[in-house]
Amino acid sequence: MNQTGLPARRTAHHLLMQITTEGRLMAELIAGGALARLENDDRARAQRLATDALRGLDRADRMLKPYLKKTPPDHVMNALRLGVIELCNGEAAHGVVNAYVEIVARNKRTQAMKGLTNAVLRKIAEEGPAGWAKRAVPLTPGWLRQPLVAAWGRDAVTGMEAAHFAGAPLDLTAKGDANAVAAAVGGTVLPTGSIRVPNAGQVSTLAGYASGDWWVQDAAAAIPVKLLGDVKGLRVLDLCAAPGGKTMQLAALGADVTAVDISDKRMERVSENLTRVGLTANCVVSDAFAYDQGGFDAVLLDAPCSATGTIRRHPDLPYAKDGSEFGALIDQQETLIDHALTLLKPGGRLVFCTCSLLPDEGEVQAEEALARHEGLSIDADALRIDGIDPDWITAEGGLRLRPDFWADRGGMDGFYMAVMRKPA
Ligand SMILES: C[S@@+](CC[C@H](N)C(=O)[O-])C[C@H]1O[C@@H](n2cnc3c(N)ncnc32)[C@H](O)[C@@H]1O
Repeated sequence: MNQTGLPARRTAHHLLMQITTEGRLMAELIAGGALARLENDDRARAQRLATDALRGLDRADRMLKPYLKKTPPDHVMNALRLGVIELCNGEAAHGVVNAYVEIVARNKRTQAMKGLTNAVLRKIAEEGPAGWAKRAVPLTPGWLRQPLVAAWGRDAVTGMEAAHFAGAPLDLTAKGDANAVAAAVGGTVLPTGSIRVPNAGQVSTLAGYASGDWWVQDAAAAIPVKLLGDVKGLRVLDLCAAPGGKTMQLAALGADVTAVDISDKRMERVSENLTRVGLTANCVVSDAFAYDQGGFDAVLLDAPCSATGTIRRHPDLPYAKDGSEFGALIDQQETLIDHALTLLKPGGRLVFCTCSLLPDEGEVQAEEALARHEGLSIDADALRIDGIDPDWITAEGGLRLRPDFWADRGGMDGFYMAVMRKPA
């Protein structure tokens, strides 16, 4: 690791700039090589710094406000945010202040603000972790907070924000015996059968990774497949499959699985994941709309969506996005449901799900599908599985999961799912 910490800090600053001003997602920046020039330890440090800054961004801004007469340019503001995060994590003030003053000074357009950066960060250093701790939980940006409050109410959104700020523990799905995996990795088995591992560290060093005894999958994301019950020997189509968490679940349960995804790169991940855990599926790279081999007993449609249910793990999302792309996703979900139904045999079941907190991508899609398709029904009995709280069941017979649920256990991703049955 570089002793000055500057390479990691500059990279964290670059990530923040790209996310907050260019609307880029952290995963896409990292896939594009944003961390590539750093040593291993610095990579982890840069990513952790940027992630912490995004999780705490609203709180950092509130801490900075009294010391700023007006909001400085983004380059300076993001340096200050990172400085706040580090100082309030208890890092030594001297190194932190010097590093962010240097980042501001290196940019011609902001170099005149290095004195301001120095002065403000020294004030923040005086407040330190105690000043941080007395501020309220960071609020979600308004463009997303407003529809969430309209859908779930202010108290629920406050609970979601606490979950987003806390981040997500590591959840695993066992290929076989969940209790054995929990014992091996030092985790606990959740009421729905997933394994939760506190303070997990590096995933590939956990017991059973190399032998493929489990895969990483949030507890909420593991539920849609469980709603299909016993799938042994059934022909099941996983229509938007990559990276393959649900494909692996289905294959582990003995289904004859066809996994379809539009992205060849992402489908490679499905194949790699299947190989690691010693399972098989028929992997097809195709646009779901072009896939027309029907007659399936069940189709799982984990449709592309806003991914607003995954903010605990992707705190960049509310800052990279502004909701303007969501209308197209909602339209696509509707047409994907219609197409998925054509691929089912009579009486077959469609599990529709999205990792979204927005009813337009969940409850409303299910209600509208029922209105569009005569004879289509929702099988609410399918929700009677271990660990499902009856309060999570929605009026139309779907399941609404939220990050503020299981607060005492460490939360869960936001998800919607419903089992629809095609008429026989
Ligand atoms: C929410 S992710 C699926 C996650 C996956 N089911 C799992 O559990 O690991 C949505 C996937 O849909 C794929 N996708 C997007 N548009 C598609 C389309 N028109 N046809 C097929 N796949 C599509 C994306 O490449 C992405 O991998």
